[in-house]
Amino acid sequence: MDSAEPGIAMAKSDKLEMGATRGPTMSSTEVVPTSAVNGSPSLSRKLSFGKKLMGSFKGGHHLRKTWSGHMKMDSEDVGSEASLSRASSASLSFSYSFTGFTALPEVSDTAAFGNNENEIDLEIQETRKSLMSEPTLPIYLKFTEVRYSVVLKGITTTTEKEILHGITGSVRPGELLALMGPSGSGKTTLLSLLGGRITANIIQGSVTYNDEPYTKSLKGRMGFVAQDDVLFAHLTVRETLTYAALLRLPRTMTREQKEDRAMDAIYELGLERCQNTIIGGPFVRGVSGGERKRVCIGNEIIINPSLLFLDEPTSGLDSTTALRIIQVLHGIAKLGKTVVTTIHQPSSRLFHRFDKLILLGKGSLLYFGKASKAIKYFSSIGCSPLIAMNPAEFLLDLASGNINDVTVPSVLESKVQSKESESNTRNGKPSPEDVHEYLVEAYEDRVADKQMRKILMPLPISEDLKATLSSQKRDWGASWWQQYSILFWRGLNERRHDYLSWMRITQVLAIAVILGLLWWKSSSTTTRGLEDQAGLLFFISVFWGFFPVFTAIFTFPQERAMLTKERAVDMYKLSAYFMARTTSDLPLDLILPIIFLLIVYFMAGLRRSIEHFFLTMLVVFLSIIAAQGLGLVIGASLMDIKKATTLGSVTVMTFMLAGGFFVRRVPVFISWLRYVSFNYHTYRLLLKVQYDHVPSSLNVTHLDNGVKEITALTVMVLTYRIMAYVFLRRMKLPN
Ligand SMILES: Nc1ncnc2c1ncn2[C@@H]1O[C@H](COP(=O)(O)OP(=O)(O)OP(=O)(O)O)[C@@H](O)[C@H]1O
Repeated sequence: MDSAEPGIAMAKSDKLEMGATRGPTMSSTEVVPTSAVNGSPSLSRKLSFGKKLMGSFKGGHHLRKTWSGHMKMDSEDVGSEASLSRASSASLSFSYSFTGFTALPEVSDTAAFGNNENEIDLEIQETRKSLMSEPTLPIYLKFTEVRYSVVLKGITTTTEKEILHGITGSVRPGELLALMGPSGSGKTTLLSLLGGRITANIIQGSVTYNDEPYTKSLKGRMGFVAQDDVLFAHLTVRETLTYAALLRLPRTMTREQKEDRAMDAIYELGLERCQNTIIGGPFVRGVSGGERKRVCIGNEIIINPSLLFLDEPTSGLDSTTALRIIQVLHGIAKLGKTVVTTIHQPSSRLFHRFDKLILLGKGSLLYFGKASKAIKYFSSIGCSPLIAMNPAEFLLDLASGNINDVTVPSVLESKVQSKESESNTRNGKPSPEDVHEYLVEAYEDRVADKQMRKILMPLPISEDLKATLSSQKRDWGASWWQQYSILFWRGLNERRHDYLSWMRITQVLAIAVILGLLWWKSSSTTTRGLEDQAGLLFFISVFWGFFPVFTAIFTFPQERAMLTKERAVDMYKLSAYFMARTTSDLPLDLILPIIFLLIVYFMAGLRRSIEHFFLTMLVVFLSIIAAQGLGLVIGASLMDIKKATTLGSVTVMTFMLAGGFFVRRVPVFISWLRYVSFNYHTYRLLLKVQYDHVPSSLNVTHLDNGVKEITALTVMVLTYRIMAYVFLRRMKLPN
């Protein structure tokens, strides 16, 4: 394989990579010519053998497994970068050969594909159908001297706080890198930076992916599982993953293939038992914390990313569930993906699953290298546990500066003694600051340069691959109409399960019955009766102006986190989301007034004719859509539920008062308000439908055929929606 020619390998890389991103059904025959290119007749033999076993492409997996036993490793030095680790080699060798990486460990093809491995392959292929086994572009992540600061604005002063003080490290495809450190040490910040989630503020140093800087085209190859990841509470596990698959997988895949992919994720993550359970939230019981975490991971691995970032995937879980999650991540890494995870306090069983480790303390690097060499490194600088300890606990103690159960290095001891003699104090123990300083210096002195040299070595990556990477277009995701329809159905589905929807129906039913009883068989023949009826019509205009504003106000603010998360990975176009979100509310918004009017209209004895009933209904519909628009504008402009509710109440009250029922003689300087009030127009239209000639006792001015009112409401419907969309567009999203 070391004789692989970059140019030829690249040609194949295109083919495989495209296949990998386009779907799971690539046939193994497509791969065979590449093996010939790489000079391995045994490879093609194996692939066709694999084909007999499986209809769909699992050749990558098959090959990877055959390589694993034969890779020659340079695993001795701390955080060795000179070769692929044994673990990573399992998939890398194959993926690299197809994607233009030309430097491979010295392995002869015949050794690599020796017959003795056949039985193992058979077993693997028959027992496991891995979601992520399709080859993807391997991504080598390097970061050097990464510094990150935030600007803190006080009342009078502005200060700059450095959160990361020059972090250097790297992780290869096939490796699982853990970011460890005490709370506040900068793990999440570093992870977000590596995942391209932080672009603001002050960043120094370099972060590269296959020696190239971050570009938006990498988004489709990255999965990012945030610590407090958001999911729809009322969708089931299966629905959640299916919608993610439908939205995120390439449009070249069929719906069935995408649904299969969601099922693969369910099996891969052991979620079969809870696949039909809703996710749940603060008010509804759903899946357990561990299952929820796995769904979040499923949402990301469904796209088979090359690079997977996870923030605290095990927090709050029992050690067995945590181990299960880390095993899944370990398995994913072994399939040739690059996995980076932050972790708070892993058990020793978990710790041993990590390939590489970054230990942070107060934003500084205390260790970067192989996880298995960490304890050895710290004992080499004089810090060893005094009692039997979980390695992770020991490392966290050190990173926090707590050395109660740790040997004190002689250098540090003498430093403390000289400090104490200078200041004439006597404590005898190094302070956490002393320990931190010592560890940072020790790493700088002994390891930093060595690691930096390795990281700075250019990647054995062909120019062709680089060119392809920079020109690669994203063919991910669904078309606009598909996005719209998926989001529309997802919205409907979410609200179908939402008990608030049922509450709204109950609420409307109750109010309708109360109104019907209060205005029971009202008559318009007397002035008193007429005024009563007008009061009812005004109430209807207010109720159907008020109600939709307050349901629509929450639409965007409560989905803000989800919108941010999904838009961060370009899951859909904002316009598709906007249209789907606003229209998926309509069915319920339109069913409610029908129920309402069916009860009130006839109980209150309003004008008895189908025509007038339907005209009343149409007026109410128009009012609802206009009011909904206002709610969307307020929600989208503030994106904060509390602020939006406050502004909403003030606006709606003002519109209601300007509507002309309560105050008949509105002062001129404020009378213009009535023209932007949908209550005003709705009330006038309702009167017009009920009375051919609106009685003068109602004091309603210039009401002719109602065209002006209808036009005003239609203009509001459109204007409010455009405004809401513009506000939503302005919302700041991660890069
Ligand atoms: N935007 C910001 N403004 C001010 N301080 C910040 C900002 N982002 C991070 N910090 C600070 O930087 C430090 C590191 O934060 P970070 O969230 O990365 O820590 P962590 O190691 O992930 O902690 P934990 O384990 O508790 O999640 C903390 O002290 C935090 O308060």
